[in-house]
This record gives sequence, C-alpha cells and structure tokens, in this order.
Amino acid sequence: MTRGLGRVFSGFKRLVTLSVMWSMKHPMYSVPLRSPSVRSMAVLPLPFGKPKDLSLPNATWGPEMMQLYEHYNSLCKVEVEAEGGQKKVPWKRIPGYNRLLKYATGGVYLSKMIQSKARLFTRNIREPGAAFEYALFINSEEEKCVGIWQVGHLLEGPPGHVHGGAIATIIDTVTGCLASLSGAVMTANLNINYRSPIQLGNTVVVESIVDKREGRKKFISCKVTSPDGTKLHTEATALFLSIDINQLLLGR
Ligand SMILES: CCCCCCCCCCCC(=O)SCCNC(=O)CCNC(=O)[C@H](O)C(C)(C)COP(=O)(O)OP(=O)(O)OC[C@H]1O[C@@H](n2cnc3c(N)ncnc32)[C@H](O)[C@@H]1OP(=O)(O)O
Repeated sequence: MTRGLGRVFSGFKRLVTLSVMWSMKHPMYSVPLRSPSVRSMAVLPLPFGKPKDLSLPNATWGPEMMQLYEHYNSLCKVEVEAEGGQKKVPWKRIPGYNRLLKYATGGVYLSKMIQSKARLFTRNIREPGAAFEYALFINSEEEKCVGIWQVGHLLEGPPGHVHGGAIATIIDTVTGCLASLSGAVMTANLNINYRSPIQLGNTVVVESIVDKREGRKKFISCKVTSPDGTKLHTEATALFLSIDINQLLLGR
C-alpha cells in the first residue's frame, strides 16, 4: 500500500517537475530556491488535505496559556494607521507545522529530499501537551516576537522543572523567528542566564527584540517570564547571521 502510494507520487512528480520556487507566509520561507539538485517538486492538490496548524489551542492548553493566546490573538486584529492613510495590522500569529518545508502556499508538494531535511523537532512530539506547546506572535513594525509556551513533562531536567536545554530551545525558536523576518538565518551565538527555574506544566511568556544590526548580523535579546511578568526566569542574547538557504539545503 505504502509502496503503491510512493509510486503514484513518483509518477506525479515526473509529470509535473518544476524548478523550486516556494514561499510560505513567514518571510523566512519567501526565499526563492532555484537549483537543479532541489528541482524535484510537483504542484499538486495536497492529497492529505490542509496541514495541521499546531500553534492553535488544543485540549491540553491550561487557562493561562489560553488567556495569553486570546490576548495576543486579539492584537492580531488591531489595525493601526500606516503611511498614506492606509491601515495595517502589525501583529501576526505565525502558524506552526510539523515540517517546515513540506507545505507551501498554492498546494506545493516539495520533494522527499527536501522534506527529509525539514522536520522541526519542537513540533514533532506526538503526544499533545507532553513537551512544547506554543504559539508565536510577531510584530514586524516594532521588530518584536512574543512566544507563549506551556512546558510538558517530557522536558524535565531538575526534578519537577524544565531542562536548561529545553529552555535554550524555546529561546532559540523565539529569537530565531524574529531574526528570520527578513530572510533565512542561523544561530551563531546564544548566551543564556538562568535566573529562576520553570516548573513543569507552567506557562511562560518569551519576549524578544532586535537590539542591533551590522551587515549580516542581527543581535537579539530575550526574556522569559511568568505570564504576569512578575517573575524573571531567563534572560538571553543571541546573534544570528543571515545565510543563503540554498547552501544550507545543498550542504555547501
Ligand atoms: C514559521 C515558524 C518559524 C519558526 C522558526 C524556528 C526558528 C528556529 C531557529 C533555529 C536556528 C538554529 O537553531 S540554527 C542551528 C544552530 N546553529 C548552527 O548550527 C550554526 C552553525 N554555524 C554556522 O553555520 C556558521 O558558523 C554561521 C552560519 C553561523 C556563520 O558562518 P559564516 O556565514 O561563514 O560567517 P563567518 O564568516 O564565520 O562570520 C561572519 C561574521 O560573523 C561573526 N561571527 C560568526 N560566528 C560568531 C559567533 N559565534 N560569535 C560572534 N561572532 C560571530 C564573524 O566574526 C564575522 O564577523 P565580521 O568579521 O564580519 O565582523
């Protein structure tokens, strides 16, 4: 059955092969990819239906997570005056999928070669609520990204509390999302001060802003706090470097 489906896909791909040119809503994924090695892509109606947006609330989200979600989601509906009397909505929720590159706008199905490199681990823990539950909101006017995170039992480090590496992952994701607003980036440096432990099952707010830019470099700072902002859990600074995503995908 699986092999049969595989053959059907291969057939489709041979029929409709294009040079890779894809874009997703986040600007990071608006980078055109044109390369003979990554050209195997078919424009197909998705056979699986729409990809599941994992940054939407699910039954495991607690009241604090829901309250924060509703707050930031409501900001995504607020229009502000822009130049020329036009209106803009500066806040946007970033959808989250289990694979970064599998789905793109317009029903594009990327080649298996690219898919195999495109799994995002924070979105690939099957049991809802067991690890990272999160939603990211970005304000491109203010160059700010806010993540709301509920941390599950699989992230345990010190008994009953979140592992420092998991906190680093959270920070890397939020700062990385902000850094990639204007194109693909890689984390070059992440400097973390752990101020107070985070209890498993709790919800935290992660706020990041761009401090400085120098050529390809973006310097970003970040704070992890309790939902009401009274408790500081973690502070961090990060350096991101813009990269050519073709080189990353092709391993050059
Ligand atoms: C939709 C949902 C979204 C969800 C979004 C989810 C986002 C998740 C984001 C995850 C991002 C990651 O985890 S990325 C994975 C972790 N990171 C990595 O594996 C990166 C590994 N490192 C590298 O690939 C490379 O070292 C790079 C790309 C970072 C830099 O290499 P390069 O491009 O060759 O640049 P290079 O010439 O070395 O350096 C350029 C300039 O930067 C400086 N520089 C380079 N590295 C450093 C450094 N660590 N600390 C200070 N400065 C540095 C150099 O001195 C130089 O300065 P000057 O002489 O010009 O002044």
